[in-house]
Amino acid sequence: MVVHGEISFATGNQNKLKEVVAILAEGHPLPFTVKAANLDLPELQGEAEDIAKEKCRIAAQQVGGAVMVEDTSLCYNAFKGLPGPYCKWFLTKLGVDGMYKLLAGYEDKSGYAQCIFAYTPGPDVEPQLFIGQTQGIIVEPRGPPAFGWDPVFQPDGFDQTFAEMDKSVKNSISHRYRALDKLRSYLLELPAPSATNGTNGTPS
Ligand SMILES: O=c1[nH]c(=O)c2ncn([C@@H]3O[C@H](COP(=O)(O)OP(=O)(O)OP(=O)(O)O)[C@@H](O)[C@H]3O)c2[nH]1
Ligand SMILES: [Mg+2]
Repeated sequence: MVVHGEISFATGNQNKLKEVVAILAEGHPLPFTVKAANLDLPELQGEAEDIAKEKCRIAAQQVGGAVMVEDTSLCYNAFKGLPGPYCKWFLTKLGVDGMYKLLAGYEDKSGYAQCIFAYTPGPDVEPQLFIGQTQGIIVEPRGPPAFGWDPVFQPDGFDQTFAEMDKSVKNSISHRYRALDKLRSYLLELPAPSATNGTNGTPS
């Protein structure tokens, strides 16, 4: 595999970083070395795609180079996709139990977890988006409360929540895995850097 250089993964969320590192280590490497950039990125409002793009532009300006960011949504079908990108505030204010109780008056408990990776090779280049979704249902919290709303999300085809299942299982079916896999395919198709173009790529 041709290594093109370095991408900073800008996030303030250590659990996201751990999962991305684990997914890349489990046989899904990127043709870049990935460096963590612990940035406190703004919580923007709007559609999830626009949020991810703008977050990426801001991060690229701060880092001054190639950057990837991601924005995660938890979407309830009964609420036409909300809380969506605002799940962080819902979770902070209501707790994981409240994330389930929100749906008390609704028969439809279905929803999906969505992750949008945005990548740009540098500031002033329009970010590219890579979207991954995992369908499931919202259940009463089960499993350790180690990461966000994992205890209330049970992916379709499984009888365990994200929080109960082995990390390696979550990382093989998750919204994050699916989005990262698309970003990976995109990066693998980039033209190989030449030996003299000033990048630290290795010629093939
Ligand atoms: O149970 C979970 N399983 C996951 O797989 C997952 N991924 C993200 N989250 C949570 O959903 C909100 C997204 O907000 P978010 O995308 O803005 O993240 P963030 O602000 O924590 O980090 P970042 O924006 O610096 O990258 C935050 O509360 C995250 O903790 C998850 N919870
Ligand atoms: Mg955020």
